[in-house]
Amino acid sequence: MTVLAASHVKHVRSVVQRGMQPGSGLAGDPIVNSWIRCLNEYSLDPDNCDEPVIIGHVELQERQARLADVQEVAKIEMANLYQQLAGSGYAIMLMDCDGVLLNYFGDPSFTHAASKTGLMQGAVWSERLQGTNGMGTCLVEKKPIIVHQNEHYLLRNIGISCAAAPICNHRGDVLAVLDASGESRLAQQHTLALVNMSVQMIENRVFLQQFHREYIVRFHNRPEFVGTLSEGAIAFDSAGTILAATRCAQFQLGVRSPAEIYGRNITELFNVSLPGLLDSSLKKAFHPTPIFEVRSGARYFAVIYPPEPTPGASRLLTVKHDSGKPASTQRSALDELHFGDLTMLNNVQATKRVLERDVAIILCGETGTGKEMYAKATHLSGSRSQQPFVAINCASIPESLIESELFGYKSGAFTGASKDGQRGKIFQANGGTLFLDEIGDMPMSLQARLLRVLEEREVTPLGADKPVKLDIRLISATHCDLQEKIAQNLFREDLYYRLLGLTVTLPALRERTDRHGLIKHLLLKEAGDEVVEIDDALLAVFDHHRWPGNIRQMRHLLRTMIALREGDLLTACDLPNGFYTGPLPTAGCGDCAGASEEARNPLENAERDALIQELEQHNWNITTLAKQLKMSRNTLYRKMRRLDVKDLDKISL
Ligand SMILES: Nc1ncnc2c1ncn2[C@@H]1O[C@H](COP(=O)(O)OP(=O)(O)OP(=O)(O)O)[C@@H](O)[C@H]1O
Repeated sequence: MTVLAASHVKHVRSVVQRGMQPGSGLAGDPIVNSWIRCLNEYSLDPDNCDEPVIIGHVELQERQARLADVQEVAKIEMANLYQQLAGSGYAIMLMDCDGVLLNYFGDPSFTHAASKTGLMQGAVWSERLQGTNGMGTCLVEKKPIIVHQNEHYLLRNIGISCAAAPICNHRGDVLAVLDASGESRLAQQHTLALVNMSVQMIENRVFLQQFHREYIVRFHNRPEFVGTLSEGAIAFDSAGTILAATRCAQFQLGVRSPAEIYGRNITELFNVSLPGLLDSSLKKAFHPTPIFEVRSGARYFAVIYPPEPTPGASRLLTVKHDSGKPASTQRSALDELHFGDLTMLNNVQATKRVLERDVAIILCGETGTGKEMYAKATHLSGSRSQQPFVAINCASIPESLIESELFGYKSGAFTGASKDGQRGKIFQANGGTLFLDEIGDMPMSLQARLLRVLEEREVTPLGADKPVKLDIRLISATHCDLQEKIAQNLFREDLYYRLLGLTVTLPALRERTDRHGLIKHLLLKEAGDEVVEIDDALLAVFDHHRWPGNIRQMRHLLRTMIALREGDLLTACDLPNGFYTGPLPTAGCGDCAGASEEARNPLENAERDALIQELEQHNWNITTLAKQLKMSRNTLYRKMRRLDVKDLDKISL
């Protein structure tokens, strides 16, 4: 036994002995309790060197399938967490409630060490087999924990530091554990804080997905926090009975155990009934409305979302509109825009509620997230679908022409004007929908005119003397922050409030949890009559891409891949050159390996030679070279991967 081994074993034994003595002050310490279990219950030797047990591929797949709901959401959060910790040598892992490691996202600098320790997919990291460790001990303790270096029970694990937190369902049962492990020499409290946030995100999303066929009330004591990570969510059946509540909901309501509220009626908890809250949510176009807790009188702000329609069911909601007609729940053009993403689902549900009302809609989102498509789908889903849909891009028309484009002119209104005159776009949209894209770029002078048109509901074409009555649904879109523009005096506040009815924020492609469904849908559309499929490994590669151009970029990429493909199953090999030059690291993805020498072009070969030369000059020290090249370590790793530079033995941090 080495000196280190002997001293670790001695230390463990003496702490266990002291910990078991009453009044030692060690009782209650989760690490000491775990060491006591390891020695006395599991009869583990601290210097046991057995490799972790690795389960077979079939069993792994079965376990992954059993936890599919959690996994689907967790994978996205793991990628987010990985990005936040990228470059600090961490691996992010998900284990099931038996301690089996289901998913692994590894920082390249840690993966090498991790595989030596046995941190890999399929490995069993239960406390019984692996002694005190982040994932295994978290499962036993059922609460977040840091197990830092020599707090590990087994000598073979003392090189790693783990931060782990349990993922629970609404009853408090542990479903899985999320863990971030690395070789950090410091116990990272902030890593545990990030892991906890990811867990909260996963729990909330799993909850919303699980209860999407019920009424969901989302609330917080500050209105701007509804829809954020810290909101509470409660699921109700149609009679208003509480079925389930998230951890945050229980925390905000000061509930110690879910049993305290499950089975009770909404009226016993809040001063509202289900139809009452539904009505005020509808009236306020799904902006939070105040409600009060019956017991304490505490004020919260809440929004209620009705059940998602069951596929195939022609009519599910019985909510009445003011008009007295039941809300249509038939599949509409809006429903075609999402494939299960909750943000999109909420967007669509909210939009459907205002379809037949005079509520303006503002669409926000990055370029290519589908704002125009959403506007068209909104138009097609309502009773104006047979009327014109007129789109105008306020950023692409020269300022001098916007006025005539929008408002039109009479014959001979100005020099060069057509002698027949022109009906402006606003007038062309009469009876239908006017879509004002990039509204933030509309010149100030025209904003005043537009405001007047919207207020007065009539338009006077340039040079005409009589105004024309208007009936339009207005949808505007912007990728910029209109509030900021108002602060800079570039956008009129009064116009903003006139445009502001329902704000729909379209998620970026990288944030969408229904990416796979959307990609397959785009593939179907792009492939036309041909049958082209996509393999799972390629979908996984796409999951780790940043998609700065969003759906537009994805659509174009698929179009190119379909054209260049060798067979009818698209794989990572069909990706065009340069795909990996995007800014997101491709965590733990075996398919992302750099191109072979034959596949590289001369420019890439030259870049590779130059990079190797630089690495040699910096003794393969990634940190110093990244600093020298003024890029992040991740960018450097990505570049190395892309150019197939991988001399792992030489690399130092
Ligand atoms: N749900 C969807 N299904 C299929 N294709 C979509 C979907 N959403 C968007 N697209 C496609 O993505 C591309 C970009 O969409 P769109 O022009 O609506 O985005 P945008 O947000 O208005 O972009 P920009 O801000 O650059 O004007 C279009 O080719 C559109 O057909």
